[in-house]
Amino acid sequence: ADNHLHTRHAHEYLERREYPQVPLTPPYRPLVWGDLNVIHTTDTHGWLLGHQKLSWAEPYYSGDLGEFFSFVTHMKQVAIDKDVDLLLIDSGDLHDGTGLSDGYPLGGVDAYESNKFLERLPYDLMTIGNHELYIYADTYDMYTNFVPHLAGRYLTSNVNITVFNSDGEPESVPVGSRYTKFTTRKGRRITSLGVIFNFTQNDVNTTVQTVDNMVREQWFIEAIAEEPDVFVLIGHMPVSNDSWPTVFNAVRAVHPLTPILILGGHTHIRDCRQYDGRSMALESGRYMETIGADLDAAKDNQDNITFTRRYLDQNRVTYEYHTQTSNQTFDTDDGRSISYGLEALAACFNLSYLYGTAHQDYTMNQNPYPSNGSLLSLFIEDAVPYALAINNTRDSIPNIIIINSWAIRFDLFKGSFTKNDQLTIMQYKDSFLYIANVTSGIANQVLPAMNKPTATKRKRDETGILSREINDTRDSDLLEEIDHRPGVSGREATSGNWTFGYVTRDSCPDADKADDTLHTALPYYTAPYYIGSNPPNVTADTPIDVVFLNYLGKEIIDILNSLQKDKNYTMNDVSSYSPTLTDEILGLYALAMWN
Ligand SMILES: Nc1ccn([C@@H]2O[C@H](COP(=O)(O)O)[C@@H](O)[C@H]2O)c(=O)n1
Repeated sequence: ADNHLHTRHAHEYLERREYPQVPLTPPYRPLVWGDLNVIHTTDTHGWLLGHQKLSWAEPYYSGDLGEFFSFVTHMKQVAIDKDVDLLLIDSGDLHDGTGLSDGYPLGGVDAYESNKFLERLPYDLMTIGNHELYIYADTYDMYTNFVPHLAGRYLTSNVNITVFNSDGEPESVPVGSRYTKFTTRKGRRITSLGVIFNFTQNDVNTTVQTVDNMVREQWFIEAIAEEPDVFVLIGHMPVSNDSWPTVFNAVRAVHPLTPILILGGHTHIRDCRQYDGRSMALESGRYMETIGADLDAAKDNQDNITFTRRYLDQNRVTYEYHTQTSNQTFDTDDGRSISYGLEALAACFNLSYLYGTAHQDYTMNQNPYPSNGSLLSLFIEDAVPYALAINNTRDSIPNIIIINSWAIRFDLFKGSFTKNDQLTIMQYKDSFLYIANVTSGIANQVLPAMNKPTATKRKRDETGILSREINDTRDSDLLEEIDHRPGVSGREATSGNWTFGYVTRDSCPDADKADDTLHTALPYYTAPYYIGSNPPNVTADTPIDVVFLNYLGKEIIDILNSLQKDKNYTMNDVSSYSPTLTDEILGLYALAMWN
């Protein structure tokens, strides 16, 4: 099937892509190589064809997995020439994110096809993310089809799946390996673990053990007992404000001086921490935007170790700069084959199917919420009410609709709005439920109550969103100032010798020199975790429908019961509101409004 899908269209498309359609600023200095070097990806979420839109700063992330493959191939050769080690590591969340992972036909499994391309990358270590665990079929597919390709290096230290064993009995087994020990090309002995944060929303027949309990397990104690040259701890867990210190301290208690490298993920940010002078923890963003490079010069003594890290924008200009190649010499045959294969998959899934044309950008965080440029406003105030009203017998009953804003995953850009865009922004197949006959006076209090810090803290801590907000708002004053500079109005206005993109200030040495390419920061506004449609204009005693995502069921019930005592709500009061799922909403809206 792959071969006949290698269409002319794919070749033409890729030739166009090979020369970025807009000039991109290159990195401003070479990488600093050490003795042990790591190229790190995390939270790629199916973005294997990279970012294809032209609104800034998207072109900076326009590389695809084939180009990344070619980059890694060249970098491995550079490592051999320099006679040093280079590892390729991923920290999880391959599922849920674009049409390549989520645009599969009925009866398919999320990321089953797109993962076949990731299998072709020479990853040394990979671990599991929470998005591999929301749906049992996805975890089972990983266990059966993906994990074997990593030959013992897909690490799931605290995650199990229940499968039927050879006797036909259900048995809970690690999805991958609990840990691995291996020796690098240069003879460096490495011990690795793969840990996920204390995730609780995993599907039945998958198990996540808390990090606290994991470090007390006998296998863990035995795995870390022998001293390697370096511990490489990978995990789907933010390097700030989460459980890495639990793992780090457990290892440090046994090995006070052994170098420890940590490669984390989950909160979608560029971040770095040093827990002590002989360790470094790196997190490399999201969505194939950032390639992390962690390079250390480990010396066998008691001094602090010199680490450097760099956040690379994921594009050809970056790749050619660091591998000293050109458009003519950069691509490898295997890299091109991956790019063609991904294009063919996009064609097979009909991802360029056009729903309509958007006349402006709608963003998650670059415009305030609520506002005309806010995607959250567009979605919850216009698109959801429109789509849920279609063929709905309850349409005439006033309602308030509540969703978690993190169900919306990415910005919507001016221009063609395709099947791929729909799935990129909203790929979950969540359904809408409702509770009838809640008086408007009570219903209107639900959203503010959910957004109260005490109510949301648990949820935010669990998902890491709290730490993401802290990090991402660091530069908000600067960003607002930039946005109001004379002659600058939004993302299309960039020109001259500066460009929008990531401006990172992390917590490691040389905090302001970690980005590989110099940028001007994009505006950033925080949004509430829960958002709602405009309340109906009715009296406080009018019974209305409270409509919400199935993902929020239990929380809505708890809040309703805390707001009133006349009725004790249970899940028996909840019914299906519409057959329309979240991943269909924007397509229905665009068809009606943007043609
Ligand atoms: N069915 C689902 C699953 C998840 N969500 C939202 O996604 C967030 C997790 O995504 P990360 O990339 O941060 O791991 C989670 O907090 C939910 O907000 C959803 O809406 N529906």
